[in-house]
Amino acid sequence: MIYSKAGPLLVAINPFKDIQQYGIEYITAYRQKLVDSPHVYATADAAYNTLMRDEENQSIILSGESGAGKTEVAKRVMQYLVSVGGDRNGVQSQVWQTNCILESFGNAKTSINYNSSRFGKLIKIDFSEAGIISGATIQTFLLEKSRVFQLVQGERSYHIFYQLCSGAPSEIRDKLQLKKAKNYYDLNQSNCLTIHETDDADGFHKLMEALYSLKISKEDQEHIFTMIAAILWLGNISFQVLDNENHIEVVDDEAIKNAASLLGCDASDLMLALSTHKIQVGQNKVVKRSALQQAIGARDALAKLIYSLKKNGFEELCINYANERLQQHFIRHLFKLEQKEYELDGIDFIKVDFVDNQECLDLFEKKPFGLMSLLDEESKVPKAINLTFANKKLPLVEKPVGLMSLLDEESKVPNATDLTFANKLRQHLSSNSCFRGVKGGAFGVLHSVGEVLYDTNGFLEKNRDPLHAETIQLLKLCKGQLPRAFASKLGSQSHNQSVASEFKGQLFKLVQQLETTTPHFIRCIKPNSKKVPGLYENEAVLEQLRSCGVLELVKIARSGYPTRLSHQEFTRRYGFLFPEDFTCQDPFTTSVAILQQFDILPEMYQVGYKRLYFRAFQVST
Ligand SMILES: Nc1ncnc2c1ncn2[C@@H]1O[C@H](COP(=O)(O)OP(=O)(O)OP(=O)(O)O)[C@@H](O)[C@H]1O
Repeated sequence: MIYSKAGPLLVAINPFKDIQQYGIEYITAYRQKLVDSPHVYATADAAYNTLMRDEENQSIILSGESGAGKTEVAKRVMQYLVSVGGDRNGVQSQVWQTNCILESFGNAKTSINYNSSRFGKLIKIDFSEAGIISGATIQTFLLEKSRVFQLVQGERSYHIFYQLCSGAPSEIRDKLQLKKAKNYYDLNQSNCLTIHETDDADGFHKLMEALYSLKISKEDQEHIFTMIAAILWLGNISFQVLDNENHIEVVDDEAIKNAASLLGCDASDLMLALSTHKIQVGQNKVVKRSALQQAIGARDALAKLIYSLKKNGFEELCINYANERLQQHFIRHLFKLEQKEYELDGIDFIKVDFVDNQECLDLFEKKPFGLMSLLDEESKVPKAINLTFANKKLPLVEKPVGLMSLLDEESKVPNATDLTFANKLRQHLSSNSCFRGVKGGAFGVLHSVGEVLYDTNGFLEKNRDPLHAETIQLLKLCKGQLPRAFASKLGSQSHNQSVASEFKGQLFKLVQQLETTTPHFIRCIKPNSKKVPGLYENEAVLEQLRSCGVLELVKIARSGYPTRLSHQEFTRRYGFLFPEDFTCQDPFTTSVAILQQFDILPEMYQVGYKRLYFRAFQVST
């Protein structure tokens, strides 16, 4: 029995095996209310019924650690809705196929989950008035881009790279100059090329089927695979250091040739874009040879750009911040609004203390000195210019190589470093109890799920996510259709916004959308870290239950009144049980009068100004 309820929340334990509790028989049983034990189908049914009855948007929010079973549960929700709602337009199959594509491009093997989604997903399903599925939209956000070129030992990059290398037919292999996965640095660096019991070639065939069934043309498919191959070759490009200032030139080998030909540009142009950068000196732009780290940065930025199409960065912090935001949504609905409603409606209740993550959220969002604002501020600060020379103040405006032009140049090199950023955090955030101080270049945050240490190394740069003008220029000139599309998309985007504020904007939009819905929450729990059935690690499970407030929810559910109906609603539903000559205009008096006809113990309900409140299982809703 993997499902249980904590008040309105469904708790789902990952069984790590097929539990044979799904399929049409179970769906029918839950639809016809022949069973009432907790199940993902029961949650989906409640959402569907409320949608149809109240004509209000519904949301089902799945949360839990990586590998806890969110993706699997989401599939079951979809299965139920399709089966109950009917699906005349083949939406389900399209969503399945889209999921297959998203998994190829957005899932990877991590040390925790062999098929971990490295992005957030919002699936919107539209229903007609008759309750039939009429369409669906899948929105994705915050892909972990750095996985394309940087891997932890034992983990893999996105499935698509391995699938393409092992499954592509010879005609595509030749066209893309493809080799086996082991030949690419992006893939072989972590000593993990295969996944136990997973056939990448088969994955590629399934991907092709999905692409065809969604009517992605053969040409478009080829364009996409060409970019994937280009990224692999980009990762193999190496640099030779020329002098003791670490200046480099690109090694002229098959990697640069193949990457350039796949992108559709001259190898010499790609070499130039990767090995030099332009700086502004006065009115002029001067080309400078890049140092090794700059060149590696430019190469990896290009790979990231091609793979993700969108900007993002310093993924851990952003993902954890997003989880805190969603946790606040959960707390607001299940604790704060719940108890507030009792208060406003004049109901006696025992207040349940709960762990609020508002303090942690403030650490991120508070203005002007929250983590996100400080990060933004530091990412913008230009280099402070030393205006004194030999103890004399220099005039601020003079020519030709005057201070202003130097200032101009220097301003492009921000002075704020990851270390000054860490110090700013210490200075402004120490009074927040969720801030756990700065140690060296790292700082600690007490999240809902425990303390996390963040290394500030590279933070500011990732937040700025600079796009080298040369890279965009290079893409513009490429013959390939996709590189040019990327360039024009990037050219039309505003580059003023930092990654942090863009992400915060996305997150607020998501929560705003969720606020217009009636929420249903499912918490997925991982019973053990070994991914095996039948093993229950008590401490780890308890920790997951604690961190999301499940225990407090049980208390609220026990002491609270989960069923509530407005006086009008109650009168409308149960008024027919009353003698016909009963005429009373006032819904409050009417509903109380009706209620008194029933045999309900007084401690089982309370009468509020606006609503009637019942303990669990007293009336049917
Ligand atoms: N209800 C279930 N029945 C059987 N196996 C399951 C179930 N839920 C999860 N699993 C197993 O656990 C694995 C991990 O689950 P899943 O990918 O859904 O986790 P997740 O929470 O979406 O992880 P991530 O956040 O890393 O994407 C699945 O591949 C599957 O093997």
